[in-house]
Amino acid sequence: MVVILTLSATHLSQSQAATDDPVVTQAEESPQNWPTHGRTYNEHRYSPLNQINTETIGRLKLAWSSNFDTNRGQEGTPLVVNGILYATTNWSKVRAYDGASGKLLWSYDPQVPGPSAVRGCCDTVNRGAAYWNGKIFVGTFDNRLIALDAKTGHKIWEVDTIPKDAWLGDIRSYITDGAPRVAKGVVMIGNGGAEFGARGFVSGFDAETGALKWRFYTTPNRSNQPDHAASDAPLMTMAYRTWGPHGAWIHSGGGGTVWDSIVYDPQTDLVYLGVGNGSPWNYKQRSDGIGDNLFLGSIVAIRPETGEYVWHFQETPQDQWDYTSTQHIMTADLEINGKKRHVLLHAPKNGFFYIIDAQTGEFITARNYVPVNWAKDIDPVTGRPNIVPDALYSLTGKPWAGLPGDLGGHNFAAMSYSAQTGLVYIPAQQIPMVFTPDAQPLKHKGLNLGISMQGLPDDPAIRDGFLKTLTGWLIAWDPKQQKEIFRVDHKGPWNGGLLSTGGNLIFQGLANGEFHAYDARNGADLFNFNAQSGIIAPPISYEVNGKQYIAVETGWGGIYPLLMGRTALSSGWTVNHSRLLVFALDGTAELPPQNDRGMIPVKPPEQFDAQQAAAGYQLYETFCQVCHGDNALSGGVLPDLRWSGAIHHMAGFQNVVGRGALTAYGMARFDDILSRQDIEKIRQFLIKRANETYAREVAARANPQNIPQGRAITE
Ligand SMILES: O=C(O)c1cc(C(=O)O)c2c(n1)C(=O)C(=O)c1cc(C(=O)O)[nH]c1-2
Ligand SMILES: [Ca+2]
Repeated sequence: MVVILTLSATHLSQSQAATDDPVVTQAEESPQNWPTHGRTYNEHRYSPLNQINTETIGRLKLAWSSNFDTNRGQEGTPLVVNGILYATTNWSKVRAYDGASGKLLWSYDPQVPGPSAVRGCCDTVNRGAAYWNGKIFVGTFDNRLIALDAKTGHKIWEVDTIPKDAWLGDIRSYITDGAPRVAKGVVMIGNGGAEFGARGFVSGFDAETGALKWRFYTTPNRSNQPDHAASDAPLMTMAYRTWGPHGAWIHSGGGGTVWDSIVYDPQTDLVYLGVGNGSPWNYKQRSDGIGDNLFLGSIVAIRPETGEYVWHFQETPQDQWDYTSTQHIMTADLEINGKKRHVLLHAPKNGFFYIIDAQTGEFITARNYVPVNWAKDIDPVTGRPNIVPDALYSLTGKPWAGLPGDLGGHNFAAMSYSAQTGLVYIPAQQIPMVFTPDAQPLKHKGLNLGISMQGLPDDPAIRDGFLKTLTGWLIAWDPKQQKEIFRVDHKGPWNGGLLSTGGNLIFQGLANGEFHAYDARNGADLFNFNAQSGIIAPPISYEVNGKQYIAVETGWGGIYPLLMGRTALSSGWTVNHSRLLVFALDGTAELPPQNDRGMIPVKPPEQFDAQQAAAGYQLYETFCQVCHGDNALSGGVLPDLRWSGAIHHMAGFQNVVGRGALTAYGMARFDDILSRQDIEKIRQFLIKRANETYAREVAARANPQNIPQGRAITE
């Protein structure tokens, strides 16, 4: 009898622990922790801690730092639970530190295979882990969801999140880089891949066992059959008829990947999914120019325990601009027009700031937070954009210069909301994009966008003109008035995410490697630290033994420098140094001496075949540009191929590009899609570009620092 009683008591506490973890669900009451992606379920990224404040900020110094072993883009939000800091890094690795001393307690490497790098658009980044009931959950770039013991880093369970037998289109180019979220004992994770060909979905797994609980697809099944998933009813009765039944989506899967924001709201008991763009981008090609294509560019609300559909709101119908709605979603209680409302706050890529009723999905208001030219405005009643006809480039067949561009008015960099100031802080940007329709047949590897991937010509006038349009701002936005209150002008776009604190401060790392604190009330610049590498990650704050800390990952990367190359360095020269930096009042640590030389120009072979090089340019822009930069100018993260030893010898280049000699480092092998002749054309193009630019690069470095300066940075 006694035994049975003990057993059932244990059982009871286990099952309670599984569906509730006060560390997460009552995070409001523990300001010392940062236990979920946005600190609290409302995703405000606000820390009430106020030891570091507008008065004491002058004493803020580096307390400790730790080098990562992956010098690529770092986008992670560290978690902190009871003094232990859990950071995720590029290649989906996890590290646990003593939050006060910086001592590394354990590290975990999921051994993501190098070749998976090429299945995603945007660097092998990772945005963070989730914590629940003594476990750390991480999604890996090769789509596993792994539960680790938070104390030891030992693996408890692992699942493949991609179902083998489901209809996912023919290309199935999945990657996972978003942070999982946990609610009511269910771990939720989505994926990316819509630029290549993927059907978006989110899965919910039992946090204790890893057993699949539900799956929700965001685009219809091509034959309108049930997937035997939570999404069956809304897809079959509502979404399918918003797609052209014969468009290219029936091969690509349609897109709609949920690669970043997944938010649980305890007040409504709903989970909000931020759904991504169409695949291919070209709407005419994707859907025969028919329909709104649900649930692309939408927020979809579902139930955490079952995945059951509750409501959706589509922000970008007929998407053809990569206008994802995956961006950071927050919940908040605001008084709007004299009425208290529980709402979602959202600044998706499309440039409008939306306020939506959290319970019903009812549209409340939207106003552009950056310059916008694709839509005249948003209909105040329906919330539907009044799209400018020329913006529908896939229908007109004519190139169109879009604002925002494909990288959005705001991308993955997290926002922050301070209830103290009532302001939402948006890491906003302007990176225009010319969309030129080109409906090539879908490939099974490489970008499948249905638009031309031609980049900028190497013409100083055109490059300078484009550079002038590149901007970045920290925008302080009053959601009640839907109005900008102040802004901080940055040197360029692609800056880090935001943190606001009870000390009336906002913290942000910048593309040029500076880490700043600003006054949350007026934007006054109160702190500037040279972090030695561009920052794209969001800071957090926590407390151990009565001391407040600010932590941020450094490491320049993400899609912008990979794709745009040197143009992306418009904020200043930066080299990737991937680290965790932790600050406190009166800290005494220092960074090692700065090394900013990056990839040094190497004299290229002198001869090349001009005709082959010209053909090689097109191939390069289709297959290589997305990582090594437009027109063979690297953006400071992955190797600059002009200076690579591999271009000196035909056989060596074939080994790397064709046969995969460097797959362990994330360089794909292309012999399944490129012939030996094609690969040689790319080599000829690289030799040509190296010859065209060698002298000017050497001249640009003729200074004591030995780094390009001024205008030479972006050449
Ligand atoms: O459509 C997709 O599946 C998808 C995935 C991802 C991703 O998972 O990183 C990005 C995007 N799209 C995207 O459009 C985008 O601008 C982007 C930027 C980044 C990044 O980490 O730098 N990822 C992504
Ligand atoms: Ca995308």
